Amino acid sequence: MLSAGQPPQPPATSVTAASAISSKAHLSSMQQNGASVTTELAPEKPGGPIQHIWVVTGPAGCGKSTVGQAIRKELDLPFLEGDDYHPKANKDKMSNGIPLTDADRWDWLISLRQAAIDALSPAERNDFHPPAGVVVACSALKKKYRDVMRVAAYGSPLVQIHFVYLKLTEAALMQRVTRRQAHYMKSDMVQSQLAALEEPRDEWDAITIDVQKSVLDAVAAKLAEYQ
Ligand SMILES: Nc1ncnc2c1ncn2[C@@H]1O[C@H](COP(=O)(O)OP(=O)(O)OP(=O)(O)O)[C@@H](O)[C@H]1O
Ligand SMILES: O=C(O)[C@H](O)[C@@H](O)[C@H](O)[C@H](O)CO
Repeated sequence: MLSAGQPPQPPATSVTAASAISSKAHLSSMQQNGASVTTELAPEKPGGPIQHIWVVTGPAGCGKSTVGQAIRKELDLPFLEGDDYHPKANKDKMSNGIPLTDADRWDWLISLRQAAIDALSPAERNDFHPPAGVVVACSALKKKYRDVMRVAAYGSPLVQIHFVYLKLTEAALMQRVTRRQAHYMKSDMVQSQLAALEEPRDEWDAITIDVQKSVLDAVAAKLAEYQ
């Protein structure tokens, strides 16, 4: 587990796809420069169990909702669809092929962050026990957007936030967004998404998932880097 409070860790480990996320063996056994990446929940710390905020990020079409739902199912956690927190004005802009600006995104990110914090509270669905965490599908294209989401873990040593960035080529994104039906985000928006994208670099709480490759290919390629 990339746990909060550690010194900055080396660049993210690149594993792959929903099956990697859903097969705990891959993530729990991945080692990189001494930093282990695992979906196993960190051992309980004084004061209670750790709660994890899993933010699945990336440009339109990369698979945030699909992979986010896979993690939700695997870890039996509540799931928040970031698209649901965009105001109508944002959806209207994107539907008309107009990219969002920073100003369009601040209130959206803050409302999504608050919803994630609220989801960690005890609720009837859990017999009033706090859930082990929450999964959030949120593009969080820029580092400063991820910094807005990181505030959710400030002040609480028992809350850890993790970013799962789904890396995909422009061609693959275009193909997916084009094929997708009944969604306000059309393929003419993919380029602006990539133009705004700041891939996580030196962000120790971020994992990069190369969803283009198969699990074994990507894991083999990553391990080959350390031969
Ligand atoms: N691993 C995959 N292989 C092939 N197609 C996929 C994969 N993951 C998702 N898709 C398809 O790609 C399209 C986009 O997926 P999804 O809606 O999960 O992406 P998203 O990042 O949430 O998009 P947006 O940000 O625009 O809502 C969907 O039609 C989905 O079925
Ligand atoms: O920040 C943004 O530009 C938006 O959040 C997009 O990245 C989303 O993909 C869009 O909401 C469609 O899902």
